Amino acid sequence: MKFQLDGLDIYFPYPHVYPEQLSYMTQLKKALDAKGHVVLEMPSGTGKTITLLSLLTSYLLQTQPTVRKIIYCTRTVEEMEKVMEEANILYHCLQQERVMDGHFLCVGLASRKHLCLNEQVFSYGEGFMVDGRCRSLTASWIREKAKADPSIPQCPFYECLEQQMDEMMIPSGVYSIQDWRRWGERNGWCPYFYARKLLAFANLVVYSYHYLLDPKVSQLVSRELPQDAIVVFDEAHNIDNVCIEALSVWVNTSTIDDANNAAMYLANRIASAKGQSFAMLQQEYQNLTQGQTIHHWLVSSSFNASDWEMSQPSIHDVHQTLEETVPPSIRKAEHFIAYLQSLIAYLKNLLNRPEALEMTHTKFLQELSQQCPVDVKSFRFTSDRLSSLLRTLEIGDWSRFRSLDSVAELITIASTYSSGFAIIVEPFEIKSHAWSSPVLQLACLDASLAMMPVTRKFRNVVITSGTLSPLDFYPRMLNFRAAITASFNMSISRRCVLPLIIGMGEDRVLLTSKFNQRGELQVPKSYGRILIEISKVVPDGIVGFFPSYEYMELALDVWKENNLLDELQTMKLLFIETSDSAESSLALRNFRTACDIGRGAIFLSVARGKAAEGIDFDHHYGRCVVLFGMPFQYTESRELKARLRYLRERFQIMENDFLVFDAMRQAAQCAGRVIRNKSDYGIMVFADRRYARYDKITKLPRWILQFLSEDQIYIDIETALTKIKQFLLEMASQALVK
Ligand SMILES: Nc1ncnc2c1ncn2[C@@H]1O[C@H](COP(=O)(O)OP(=O)(O)OP(=O)(O)O)[C@@H](O)[C@H]1O
Ligand code: SF4
Repeated sequence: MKFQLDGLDIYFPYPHVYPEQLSYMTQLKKALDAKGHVVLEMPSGTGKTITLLSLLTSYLLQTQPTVRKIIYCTRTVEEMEKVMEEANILYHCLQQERVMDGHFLCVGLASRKHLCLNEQVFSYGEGFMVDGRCRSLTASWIREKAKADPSIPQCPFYECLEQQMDEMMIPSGVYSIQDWRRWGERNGWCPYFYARKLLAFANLVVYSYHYLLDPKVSQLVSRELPQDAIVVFDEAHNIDNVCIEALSVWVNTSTIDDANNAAMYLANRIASAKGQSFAMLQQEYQNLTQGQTIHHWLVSSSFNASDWEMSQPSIHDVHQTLEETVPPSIRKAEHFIAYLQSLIAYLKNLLNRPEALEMTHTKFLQELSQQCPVDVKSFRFTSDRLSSLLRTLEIGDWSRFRSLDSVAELITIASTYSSGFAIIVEPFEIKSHAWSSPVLQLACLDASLAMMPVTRKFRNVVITSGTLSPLDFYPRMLNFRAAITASFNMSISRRCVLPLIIGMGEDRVLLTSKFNQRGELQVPKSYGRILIEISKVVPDGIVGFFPSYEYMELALDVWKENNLLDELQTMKLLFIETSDSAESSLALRNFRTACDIGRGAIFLSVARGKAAEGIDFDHHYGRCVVLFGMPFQYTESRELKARLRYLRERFQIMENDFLVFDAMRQAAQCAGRVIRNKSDYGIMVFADRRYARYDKITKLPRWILQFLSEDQIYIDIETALTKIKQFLLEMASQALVK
């Protein structure tokens, strides 16, 4: 269908548009007109994806006929495929309406792990192995040598693509991962490199957050995107954590050992280099001495898309680094290796300390400079200098240098930024105080560092999710100005959500998962009784979320000791998410089967886990969600403490405000799992008295608050059960009327 919104024709593929979709489009259009960024919270399952695609496409078709580029970032491949399905529906609508004057291309891009067609390479499974094997077949010098020596293996899909690339025409349409694989199989081309190539011509690009936020990947894939492209981050409630992860580096003792072996291997290769290799090393040294930049050197000869990855810089403002000449102390390959070895020895010393350590990254660099035989300026060049050396030695498969690369990346990032980082060494796993492998972390504390290149480059960045409250937090943490922030109610023809805050359990036990009160086993016991009572009245699927695996284990032990587990299983089958993803996927499949056959089941999981983030418990799979406690982060963690300190000093965000914000966004995310579309309905039980407090409750999204009346707050289990029964009766009678 087609309708007018503020003077713009909107092409929408469904016969009706929901009121919240209209409100969303109105605000989004205002932000586009204002050429500003926007933060929008939309109730779960009310069609956010199609609303975004429809408004943005209609807008670009009419206002920017020459640019027309939307970059839609999702967190997972599954989410990406869902977006592609909606894009396909929209594409057919646009075709029917005959609004496209020419080509319209939607490209979904994922890593080689998903797109590679070469069975031998694909069979390596792990992403970095697949990447490494692919590069060893496609690097320019390997292909060059293969011309003279046919025994050198190449990838037929890459070769075919290279030969036919210029004649290729791809029809308009939407190309998901599966479409690319089919397309590649039919034509004998590599879908990965083909999809990457087509990014430049695509009107709609759908890929993972990392392609924009991780500086290593964004330099490689997204650097040519035009500034007037519109960028969307969907499901962005954890975007700050993605940013932080992108610039953090972890090394443990096995990383150090691997890095050391790799450095020794390189030292031997350099020492024994003869003939062509020796000449290449000499050439590299001369080029660097004569003032040639690394960038220039790397791209100097017959460079291809595969080689780019080997020159990938590790930081976003690397352009500056690349344009500078390499400091003399690391120009010679053997000097550079000696420097790497002293760097590894220094990190090893830090890891071997018996006690924990936290220091600013500037202090770390100062100490390091006293141990390493190079000038401080060299630190920033470490990653690029390593890339150059591996390229010079014609090493195609980088997978065996992964640990060395991590060490180089750590030092490069630490020396690039003046603030926003800490060095943290944990000699053991701090929650349990159990001895395990020590870990050294370069912890990024400032999410805005990874986000800034995006918000500065692109005029319109859309941050959106079902759970973003309080909305002003995101612009503050990510350091950008939002032209519009808005949250929308759910339009209702019926009450489809029943939120309940239970403050007291059996025997009027005050419910709380507070860390320092976890010794009081009455609370987990009460949680068990609550689940049993709810299971008696709620049909089909129930999903329970704990703040952590440790707390879930504690509760299960208490339930077992008190025979609550047996009682529970007389009503429903019980499935549990663990940290093992294969085991959890099986549990989830069995849970769904139990719901399908009408037996009903319970799935127990943790906030921030896979089920909380990416699994839909729609319709009979999730009639009720129970939050056992509040999902606060583990506040004794050094990393969290350092981040809290930084947020206070840099952004004036108080510790408690951040912790509450974070716990409430996770809680809302868990609760939202049971409402996945407009025909769905579900009960949300917040079982912790702290949810009733003003500072917590007000941080729930509007679309949950709109269903939360006074008499649903701080109630006991009996009152809750009465309300649940009433609600289920209402839902059943409405279904009968229909
Ligand atoms: N106006 C509409 N009429 C009919 N169906 C719609 C309409 N809008 C969206 N839908 C459908 O509703 C379903 C839910 O949409 P979608 O997954 O985009 O929701 P969402 O808001 O992104 O949810 P979440 O943010 O929780 O993932 C999809 O199957 C979509 O095709
Ligand atoms: S070129 Fe493509 S098909 Fe060949 S190994 Fe690499 S990713 Fe796989």
